[in-house]
Amino acid sequence: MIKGKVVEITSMATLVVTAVEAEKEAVVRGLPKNSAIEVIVGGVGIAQMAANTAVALSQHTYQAVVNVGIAGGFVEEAPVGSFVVANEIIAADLGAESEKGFLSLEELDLGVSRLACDQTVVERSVRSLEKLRLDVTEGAILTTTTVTGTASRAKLLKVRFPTAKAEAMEGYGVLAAARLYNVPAFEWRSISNVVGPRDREKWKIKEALALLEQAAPALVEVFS
Ligand SMILES: O=C(O)c1cccc(C(=O)CC[C@H]2O[C@@H](n3cnc4c(=O)[nH]cnc43)[C@H](O)[C@@H]2O)c1
Repeated sequence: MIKGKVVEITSMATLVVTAVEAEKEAVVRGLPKNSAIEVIVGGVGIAQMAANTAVALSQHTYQAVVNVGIAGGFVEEAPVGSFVVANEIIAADLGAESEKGFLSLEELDLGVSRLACDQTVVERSVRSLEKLRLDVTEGAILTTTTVTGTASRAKLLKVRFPTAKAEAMEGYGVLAAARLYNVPAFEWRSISNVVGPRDREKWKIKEALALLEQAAPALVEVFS
């Protein structure tokens, strides 16, 4: 629950939302029985994730919502096989192109495209995940509408968002829904691939799903 600017973790349930069934199954496999963690599938991409998270938040009171899944890691920031906890969730391509480059919603005075996550909870998350022997880092996680597939796009995103550690497709959707219900939002990602030239053969999805299972007990420690 958010009390002023402080996030207070209570015994209320926590909602975990994944993009696909395989991610949900990995998290559920790693959770102890009877935990206060509810896991649902929200769909791939911002729109489906926002809609389905909002429906879930409208039906039950949760103390927090966590988007959990696989992601791409930026070179020299988050290697394949590591884990990232978002300290900021950023809608990286929600805005306008111009001769001067990309203009964010803030620069267009059209709304909020990025928000910091509660730092106390972020730090507790990192510590808890480290105890589970995960190679964890914290940083910004970008939400994009398209999976980056070239070195030039990866470089452009890294220059535009220098604190970015990873790229995925749903975090901002969870954030948008959570803001409607005044619920703190978080994003935890295991790194399945490098953000850059598309090379499907190099994606380590099975290994990244196994990391989600390994990380799941930390959800109980941090959010219970
Ligand atoms: O391009 C392909 O052949 C391909 C094969 C398997 C999966 C995909 C995806 O587009 C997965 C998108 C899905 O996974 C998350 N994700 C994982 N890595 C990234 C990334 O580098 N950039 C963005 N999203 C990523 C994402 O959150 C989706 O849920 C493609």
